[in-house]
Amino acid sequence: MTALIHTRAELAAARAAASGRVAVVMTMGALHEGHRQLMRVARERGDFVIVTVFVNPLQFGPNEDFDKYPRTLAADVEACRAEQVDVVFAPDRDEMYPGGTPQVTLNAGATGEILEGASRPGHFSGMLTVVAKLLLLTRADLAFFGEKDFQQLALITRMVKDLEIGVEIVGVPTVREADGLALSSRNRYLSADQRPAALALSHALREGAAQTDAQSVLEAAGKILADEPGVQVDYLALTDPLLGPVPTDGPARLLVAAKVGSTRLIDNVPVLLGKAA
Ligand SMILES: Nc1ncnc2c1ncn2[C@@H]1O[C@H](COP(=O)(O)OP(=O)(O)OP(=O)(O)O)[C@@H](O)[C@H]1O
Ligand SMILES: CC(C)(CO)[C@@H](O)C(=O)[O-]
Ligand code: BAL
Repeated sequence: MTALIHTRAELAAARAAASGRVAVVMTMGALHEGHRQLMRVARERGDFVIVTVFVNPLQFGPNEDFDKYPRTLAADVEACRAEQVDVVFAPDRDEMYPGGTPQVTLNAGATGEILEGASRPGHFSGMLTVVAKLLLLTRADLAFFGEKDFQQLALITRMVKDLEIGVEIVGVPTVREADGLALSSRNRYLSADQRPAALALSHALREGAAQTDAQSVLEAAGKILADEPGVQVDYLALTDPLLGPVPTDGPARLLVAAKVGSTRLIDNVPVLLGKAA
């Protein structure tokens, strides 16, 4: 039985009645197979699974898609039911932020200023603030996040370490369409004729990851993106697995963000460099 609840009082009651390890999957709704994979892993690892659905205004910039972000709660609850989720917590803005925009928020630090943070000022502060609130409200033992949002996962992992929040953060590999496109709620903004251009992101990452030195990785990926006129690249970056400077040898991460029409998409893959490859 999946219960749909909207208030923190209902959440507190559900949490008090839960036994065993509590697992949470945080989402902004418009659920797809990527979210469902997080729920499956949560179901395997946890005894009581909570999915949160909340489009967090704090993490959207003034010219971003907060108003048009897809809201599909009835279908989301059905997806959660199919994955045997125990509770769907879907608060409204006042329930999440009683008293309006919070005065005290979290600072994501230097890693929050680069890549996504450079293009979306304030995004990671808003994201960490709501994730911290949801961790406190759910008192989860385990929390599951997708590698698709790699910088987000890195920052949440760091927040939990730095603030000594007692929760295990579990990263889940990116779920893709058969043709390679990373699943994303924002894919539904793409028109049929924009979709082939969107495929250039995963194609570029695949070609880049097949190389073993940093320069070749960036050149191979960059060429595919440059050859696709429907894509405006925001960044293409090679980093170490914690988003620090790229190593010459060993594990690295290749990340891309680009606009296809007015839709902004992100993706990333692991890369193995140098002698380790
Ligand atoms: N393709 C995917 N594979 C694995 N996890 C995913 C995938 N897409 C999203 N997630 C994860 O689901 C969680 C909720 O993400 P969110 O609701 O923002 O979905 P989204 O598809 O990333 O949306 P958006 O298109 O707005 O970026 C996050 O932890 C995110 O990393
Ligand atoms: C983690 C999250 C639910 C916080 O609003 C959001 O950033 C997302 O959907 O990835
Ligand atoms: N999917 C990460 C949350 C965001 O884009 O706002």
